[in-house]
Amino acid sequence: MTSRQRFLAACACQPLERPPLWVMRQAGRYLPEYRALKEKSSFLQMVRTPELALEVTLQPLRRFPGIDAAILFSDILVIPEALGQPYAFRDTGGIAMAHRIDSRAAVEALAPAEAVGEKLHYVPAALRLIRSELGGAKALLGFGGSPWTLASYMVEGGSSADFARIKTLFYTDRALFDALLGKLSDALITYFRIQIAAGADAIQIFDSWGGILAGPDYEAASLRWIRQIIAALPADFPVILYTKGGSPHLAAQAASGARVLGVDWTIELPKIRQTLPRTVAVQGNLDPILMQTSPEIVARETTRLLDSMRDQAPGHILNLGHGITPQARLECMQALVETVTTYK
Ligand SMILES: Cc1c2[nH]c(c1CCC(=O)O)Cc1[nH]c(c(CCC(=O)O)c1C)Cc1[nH]c(c(CCC(=O)O)c1C)Cc1[nH]c(c(C)c1CCC(=O)O)C2
Repeated sequence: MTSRQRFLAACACQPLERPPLWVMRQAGRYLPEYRALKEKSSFLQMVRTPELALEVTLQPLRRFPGIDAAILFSDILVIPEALGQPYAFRDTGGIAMAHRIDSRAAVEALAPAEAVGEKLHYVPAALRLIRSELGGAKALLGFGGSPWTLASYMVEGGSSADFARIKTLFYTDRALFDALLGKLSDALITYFRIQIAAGADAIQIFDSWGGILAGPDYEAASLRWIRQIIAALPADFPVILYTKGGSPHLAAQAASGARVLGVDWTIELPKIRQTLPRTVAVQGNLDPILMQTSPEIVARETTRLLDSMRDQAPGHILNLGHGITPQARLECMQALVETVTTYK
């Protein structure tokens, strides 16, 4: 069985001897070869140049051939950029958008959703290159941010500590909030269709900031837009929905149309598996900080997770509960890959 078949079987909740493995942010700063490339090209140059995006995407798979899926090297913020709101990295860490979306005029000044097709031509180009390198051996993931997560960067003007501006917009001017989220949803539908046509086997939606809202607010600010996006994609196309801090939302997310729910490390995965319909798979959920400890600890905790899922209903993709950190040790990644791929 190829990695790609294993990955798609897990998305379809079919029984497997061991779960497929990939790691959020698997191409990134913990890899010396990534840091070497970044000496010569900026992050944004790498994202915008298909040959460089291909190279960075493949780096973790070359070093760790046991990984079952590649994820396009890009960023969720290419969507605001395509709509006319560029971004940069703050020297102190975090994101700075070129300006803030703070009025109806600012929302109306954004480019129409179709602009993503022409502005982001480098994305399908990169995906086609990756697909042709991988052939059918590995699964290929595309991705995008959820409308709520993107809107938070756009309205806050970058990374935020308290999300005061986006929450204030949500509570005080629902019509304008909906206008912005509607535009983002349309842009994401176009963007995901393009990724699927260029060879993506699955799409992960990063609802990264969905965990800062409760019940009905989560539904109104995030989940309803995600449902609308998934409904506009080909029937049964595998969508992975990941929300950091999203365990209170999992039951609602199970009815979103997503085939896989990404779970962070703050809840036990077997408990989640038991509460979800058998047609919905789970992804996760080792603590990313484990990757900064030792290979022995990683092997022990990975085995514990695998054992805990062994007698559960099928449908598990092994991953961390959030992105791997720049401080992660290569030996720890090696131990993770070995433990999963040799698991019996
Ligand atoms: C919120 C968010 C962003 N980008 C993304 C999210 C959602 C994921 C999550 O929940 O963590 C998604 C993302 N960003 C990146 C990927 C690549 C695919 C992968 O390997 O998983 C993916 C899937 C590369 C990246 N995106 C970024 C890097 C680091 C860039 C560098 O080399 O310095 C990488 C490898 C930069 C980035 N881009 C963004 C942030 C917050 C940062 C970090 C800024 C900082 O360092 O302070 C926006």
